[in-house]
Amino acid sequence: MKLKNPPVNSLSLEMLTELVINLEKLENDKAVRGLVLTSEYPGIFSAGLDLMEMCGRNPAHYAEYWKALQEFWLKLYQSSLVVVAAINGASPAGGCLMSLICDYRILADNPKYTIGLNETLLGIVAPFWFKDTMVNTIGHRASERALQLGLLFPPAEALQVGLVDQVVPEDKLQSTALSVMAQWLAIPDHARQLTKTMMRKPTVDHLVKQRDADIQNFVSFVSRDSIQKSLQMYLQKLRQKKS
Ligand SMILES: CC/C=C\C/C=C\CCCC/C=C/C(=O)SCCNC(=O)CCNC(=O)[C@H](O)C(C)(C)COP(=O)(O)OP(=O)(O)OC[C@H]1O[C@@H](n2cnc3c(N)ncnc32)[C@H](O)[C@@H]1OP(=O)(O)O
Repeated sequence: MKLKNPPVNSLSLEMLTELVINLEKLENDKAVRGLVLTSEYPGIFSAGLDLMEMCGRNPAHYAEYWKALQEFWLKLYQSSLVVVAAINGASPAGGCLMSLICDYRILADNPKYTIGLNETLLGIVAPFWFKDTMVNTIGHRASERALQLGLLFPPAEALQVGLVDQVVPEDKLQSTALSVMAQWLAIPDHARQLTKTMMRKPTVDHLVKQRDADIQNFVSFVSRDSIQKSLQMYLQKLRQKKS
């Protein structure tokens, strides 16, 4: 599946909705057992959540957006398919989250392709289920440091901390993803799927129990004037980068 939402594959409401629909279609297709997730645009895997969905909108929109993000996370994190992320570009914040909920992550070796949950750099806080997903991958201490500092890891460091499973030359990314997929598909589906469910259930249950409260938290947090100002300033900085 190639992510295709120009210019930076930000996770807009429309993109999240389409991703969920496409995942459902693939899961209902008995001929499909695995999925390689990559970007149509080498250089950018995903810029994460769409900042335009979080700026200058009304509370009902924020709630709808957050619910769609939760839905996407729940769908992909619990997917019965083998999901391999072939990360062919920068993967900050929500882009990193999307990689973390796959089963295996391969990052192309390019110093510009950084990955991490950098929310604190924007003056915002990674929600508990982003944090849980990271802790499940790299452990508590490494997550605490990465989250507080909003670290974006270049490939060698991402590998060292365990944020990705493999770093390969850019021209070997797709072939590596296919051979990893073959290895995972050699395991009987039912045993692998039940193991995945068992490993991920506590984290899923945590969000499911708190879903409505989490939406309310997001809406009230993102509606604050101070947060709106921070996000606007960040967007402006991104735009000014060009000039
Ligand atoms: C107690 C707590 C309770 C509740 C929690 C509440 C809220 C907080 C939770 C929120 C969690 C947030 C998660 C996120 O994912 S936020 C998004 C974070 N993303 C980033 O920081 C990435 C920003 N982008 C970049 O760094 C670069 O764009 C990137 C991806 C490296 C690509 O660089 P480049 O190729 O040079 O492209 P440009 O920077 O020039 O960008 C092109 C164009 O795209 C616009 N854009 C970039 N990123 C985003 C984005 N995430 N959303 C929307 N738009 C984006 C950028 O502004 C440019 O636009 P232009 O109009 O100038 O063309």
